[in-house]
Amino acid sequence: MPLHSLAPSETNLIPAAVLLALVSDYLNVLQLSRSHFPQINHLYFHRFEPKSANRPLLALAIQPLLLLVAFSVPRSFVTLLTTSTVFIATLCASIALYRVSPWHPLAHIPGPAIHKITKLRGVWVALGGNQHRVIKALHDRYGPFVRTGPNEVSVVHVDAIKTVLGTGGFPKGQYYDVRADPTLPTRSLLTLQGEAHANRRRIWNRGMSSESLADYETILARRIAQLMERLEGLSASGAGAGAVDIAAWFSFFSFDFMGDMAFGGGFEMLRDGGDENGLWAIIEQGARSIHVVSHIPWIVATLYLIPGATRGIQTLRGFGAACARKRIASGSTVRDLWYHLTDEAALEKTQPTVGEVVADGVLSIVAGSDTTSVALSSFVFFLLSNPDIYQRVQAEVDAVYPDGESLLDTSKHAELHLLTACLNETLRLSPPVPSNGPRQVPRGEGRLVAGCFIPEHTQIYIPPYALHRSAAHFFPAPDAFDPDRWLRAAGGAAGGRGGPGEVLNPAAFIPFSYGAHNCVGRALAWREMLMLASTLLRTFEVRFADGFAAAGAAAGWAERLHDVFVTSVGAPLMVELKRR
Ligand code: HEM
Repeated sequence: MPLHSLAPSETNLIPAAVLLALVSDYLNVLQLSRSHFPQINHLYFHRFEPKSANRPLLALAIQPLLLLVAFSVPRSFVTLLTTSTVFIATLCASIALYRVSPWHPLAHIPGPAIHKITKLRGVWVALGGNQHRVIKALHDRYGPFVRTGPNEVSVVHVDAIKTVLGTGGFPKGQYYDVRADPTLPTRSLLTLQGEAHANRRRIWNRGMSSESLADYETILARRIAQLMERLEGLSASGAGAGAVDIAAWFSFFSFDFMGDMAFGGGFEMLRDGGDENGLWAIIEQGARSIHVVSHIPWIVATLYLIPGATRGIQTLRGFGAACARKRIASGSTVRDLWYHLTDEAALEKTQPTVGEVVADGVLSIVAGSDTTSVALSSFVFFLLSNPDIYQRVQAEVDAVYPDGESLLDTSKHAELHLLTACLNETLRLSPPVPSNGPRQVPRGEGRLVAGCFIPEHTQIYIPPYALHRSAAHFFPAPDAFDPDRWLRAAGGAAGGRGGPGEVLNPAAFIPFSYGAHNCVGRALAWREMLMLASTLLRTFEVRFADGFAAAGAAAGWAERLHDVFVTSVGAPLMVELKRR
């Protein structure tokens, strides 16, 4: 009956009728839930874990309707909505109860209930850029093994490093699959496994050999000289106002340098004093979105169906392809990283494809730029926060490079003991890849890790930030910047111990990771950091900018370092420079 044909007194009955209908629908639906369909779904998806959410979402959408038909419940919008709600609520409850139950294979590992129940908590933490700090706090509370997700464990134990990351350890899993473009047949070195990884790594190793590093020194020296020139222009002794965001300038330097290495130049951030190509924004947006979705890899295929949802990732890949096309058109004039990645010397049986070189070229920018620049920024931050150490390290650089002329002579790097210790201490307290990616225990291969059984299919993290600050491996004062601990350990008793009770366990120091997938650019990074840091200290007096230190921003700067897989600097690091 149409509503307008009811008498006014009759309309009062409508709410009651709706309520009655709802109650009776609810009772009908409750009967449906006794069909155990939600639990069957749980069992099915538990056994045959889907790689994409597309099919399960479709199945979840259709099943309530099928149930209504199967149980001959009158079909209406209300019955469908109620059935769907009860269905999904029962399914979620079933999953949640199982995950916190003693029957879950990870029940023996402690952790907060919310982390055990859902990975969405991890997504929330990743969105805030605080994964490294949250994981460390969890380890402080629960010990060396923490369940950080329904099927995820974080381990802060030195014995786990070899088992998980070393030879015969666990492979990279679904977390890394997100970092490969599903629309392309090629992958970058970072996401390759087994033989394919070993083959590509051989090419990269050639590009990072001592001979190749010597070839790159001219490019490196030119960019460092350009940075010093630009900083001088901005310094109090130059024409500038005095205060400089040194973190931004390190970033311009590292992008320009890696751009030279991988694509024969073209970024020119140092020249422009900014990011004219919007490269930062592209990398930042791409890196953030990849970082967040890699916690819920099953959502990726669905995101690719939503227009605009993967724009960050796609822009980053498009940018890499454009750089590569430019580079192919201009050809090689120097033996840079591109020269090796394309195997121009034709040393390989099979030449890498253009797609592979593009993927690795983009990887070199992402892996080699922010990592080094954030390490240098943290180094300056720690040094300026510890003036006595600054004085000592400056004296060391002055002694090693007395004339200030031979600053780019890398053969003297071995004499920079305190500077090396300061950089080690920086990488310990502020590792540029603070959580690293997890490895995945293969099906049927559950194993003991540092004495604790880790079942098949678990994602297992060994987070450098938490490991490096663990008192079991770095003691005393694991959170304090104390570069001398490295010097004491080097000169101390065997076993890496300095003074009595002091612990420095080099095996627990993994800023460049460990094993076959460790950082291939490690030697290059060290060369960059030592060359740039010594040139900076020899050329300028550096101190926190007045306003910056007074406003307390200096103290909070380290808190604004965000974990986006590689650290992202969230606030300017304002310093004043004076030519010495
Ligand atoms: C202080 C600077 C750096 C740090 C702390 C660092 C750290 C790391 C870490 C922790 C990994 C392992 C990531 C994983 O397991 O998922 C890695 C891998 C990698 N890094 Fe670095 N990195 C630095 C500089 C560089 C530079 C300058 C390059 C030059 C291109 C580079 C290229 C790479 C590549 C290509 C990989 C992948 C290696 C593989 O999967 O076989 N890194 N890096």
